[in-house]
Amino acid sequence: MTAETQVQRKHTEVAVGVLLRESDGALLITSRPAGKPYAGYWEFPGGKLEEGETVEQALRRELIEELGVTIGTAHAWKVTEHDYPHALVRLHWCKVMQWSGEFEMREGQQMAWQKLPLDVAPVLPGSYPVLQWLSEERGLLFDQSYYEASQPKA
Ligand SMILES: Nc1nc2c([nH]c(=O)n2[C@H]2C[C@H](O)[C@@H](COP(=O)(O)OP(=O)(O)OP(=O)(O)O)O2)c(=O)[nH]1
Repeated sequence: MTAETQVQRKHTEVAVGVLLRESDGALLITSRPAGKPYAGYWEFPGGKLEEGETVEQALRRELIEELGVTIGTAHAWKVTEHDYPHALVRLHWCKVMQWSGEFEMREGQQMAWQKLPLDVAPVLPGSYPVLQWLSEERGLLFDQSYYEASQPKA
């Protein structure tokens, strides 16, 4: 990439939800639908902010669109960045403890309620920091090489 394109590179703002199941603390993970960059990778549900939206509004809209559920409060938690070949993303992570409606995979994706470490793979690399923080909160060791080992070889 030239210095000029580097300067022009804008962040893509993304709202991401960590849905926590009250009964056992499991996390909701979904697979990326066909046709998107990193199709088939596992991620936390969410998507890009649209013009004029707050993070919470974007997350609520995305979860209705993708999963058919309406979230309660989105608790702002962390902000991370990740530089992918397709985009420089700024990820606004929120914890969500309440939602209503039945889960419905509206984009043909898959969902899984997971404990840590996750047993689905591969996982989007931009999500590793959050897996680390969630592990630390639970007093669990985080081993990034466990997740990197299941990344497809370049
Ligand atoms: N949803 C989500 N996106 C993530 C995570 N980790 C991570 O690096 N990302 C990145 C991947 C994408 O570059 C970006 C999300 O964009 P997206 O293409 O999924 O968003 P979208 O649903 O609004 O997509 P679109 O079809 O409207 O273009 O954030 C994650 O855990 N969840």
